[in-house]
Amino acid sequence: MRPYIHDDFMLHSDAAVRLYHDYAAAEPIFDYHNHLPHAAIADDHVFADLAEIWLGGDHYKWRAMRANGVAERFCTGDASPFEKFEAWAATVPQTLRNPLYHWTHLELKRYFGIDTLLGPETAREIWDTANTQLAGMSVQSILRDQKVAVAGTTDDPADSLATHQRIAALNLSTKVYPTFRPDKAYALADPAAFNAYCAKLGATAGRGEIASFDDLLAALEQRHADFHAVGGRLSDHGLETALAEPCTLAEARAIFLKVRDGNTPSPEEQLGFGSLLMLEFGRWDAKRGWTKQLHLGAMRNNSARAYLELGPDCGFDSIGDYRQAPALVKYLSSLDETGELPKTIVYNLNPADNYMLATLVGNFQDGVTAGKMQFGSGWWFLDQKEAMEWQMNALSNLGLLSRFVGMLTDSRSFMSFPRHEYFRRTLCNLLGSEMANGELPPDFELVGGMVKNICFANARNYFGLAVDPSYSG
Ligand SMILES: O=C[C@H](O)[C@@H](O)[C@@H](O)[C@H](O)C(=O)O
Repeated sequence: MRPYIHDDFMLHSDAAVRLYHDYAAAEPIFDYHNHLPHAAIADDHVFADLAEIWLGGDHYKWRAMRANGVAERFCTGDASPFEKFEAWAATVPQTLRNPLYHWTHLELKRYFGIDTLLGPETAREIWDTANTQLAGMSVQSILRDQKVAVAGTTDDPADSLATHQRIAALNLSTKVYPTFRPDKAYALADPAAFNAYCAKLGATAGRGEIASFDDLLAALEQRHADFHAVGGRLSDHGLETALAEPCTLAEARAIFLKVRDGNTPSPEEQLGFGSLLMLEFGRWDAKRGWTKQLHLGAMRNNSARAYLELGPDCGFDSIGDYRQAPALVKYLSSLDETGELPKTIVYNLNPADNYMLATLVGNFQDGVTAGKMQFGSGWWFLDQKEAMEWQMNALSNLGLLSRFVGMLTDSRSFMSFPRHEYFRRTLCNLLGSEMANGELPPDFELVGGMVKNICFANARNYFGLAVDPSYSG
């Protein structure tokens, strides 16, 4: 019997099969945005078992388990690794039609050659088979075997870059770069946390105390330059909406001092402070030829109880229904006006905003850099077949799919790289069906060439991140 994950999985036409196998499958992976723990790369960590590599940090799985009635102890709690795995295995058959079902079996197949469907009866057998193989795998061997040319981690400017320097010195074929994500530099709602953050940033930047807004700016810009020096070329911001409230330097200075004294600024002041910083960040990105990523629209930490018990990023976030267009236009236009708009990728969490965003970014293309403004690939809850098709359809109809820099995992797990395969199959299936019905020409060099570019070359050319010659394509 044909295994569930077979060569032509998700490819529903001969054209799709040919596109995938001849143009997509062999392309290396350019994972320009993820949340991988970089210390595990530097240390070439070997995972103790399938629970550690697969369940730790994976809030998608925890969410599904909770929805299946599994107690917290087996998600984020103190149950043993095998108990957690068993709870996950019992959940998997209940995830039919959720992307987790596809990812799970793709991952088992690609990492361990396992064709058996995961469920309560097969849990033990799969656990044993995978664990035996995991003992002989290390993080660096995984990156090599999965043909990961680039991994872009997510880093706070207050964090040290020592691990990244260690990784660079290893000269791996996978190049690992930090991404500048300064969300905490404008999180003023909790003055104590902000002041602690300033102390940490001042120490990391080697500038001593941050006693003024000007000190804060100087320390952040220095970290931006430090990130550049280790090869970083991307920034990232997780925001409900873009920040674009007017705020003068004098106002920002006064707001800083207010927080410094332990007082919480008004919501307007917080917005203004963040807006001013965002303009600065945009200018630095433009000046150094970086790409700015804006992840817009997540409504986070919605269960007060769970937030108190577990903290952020544990699976209690959802799609927000914020109004995105006005502030985003204002922000991009302010930078554009002075010629300081960097290459930008806007990721959207609410699919209702797809058409709005795909047209909005089009206003800022500059006629110089092809694909400068990107409508980013399906993010988080939209990182699944249906929503990836929505995103690619909106982009095709309102912009240039051919210039799309493609997929990223956004993951915290070293087992997530097959999500690129999942995306590629979805892309080839979409295009293949239109070749089959005659809406796209039967020209494999033309359509396949675009597929190849979206899988790798577009990202390689766009970001300006150095790639090992073995992956230069
Ligand atoms: O895919 C989902 C993610 O890993 C999600 O947890 C992140 O996108 C994260 O919240 C972030 O803010 O960058």
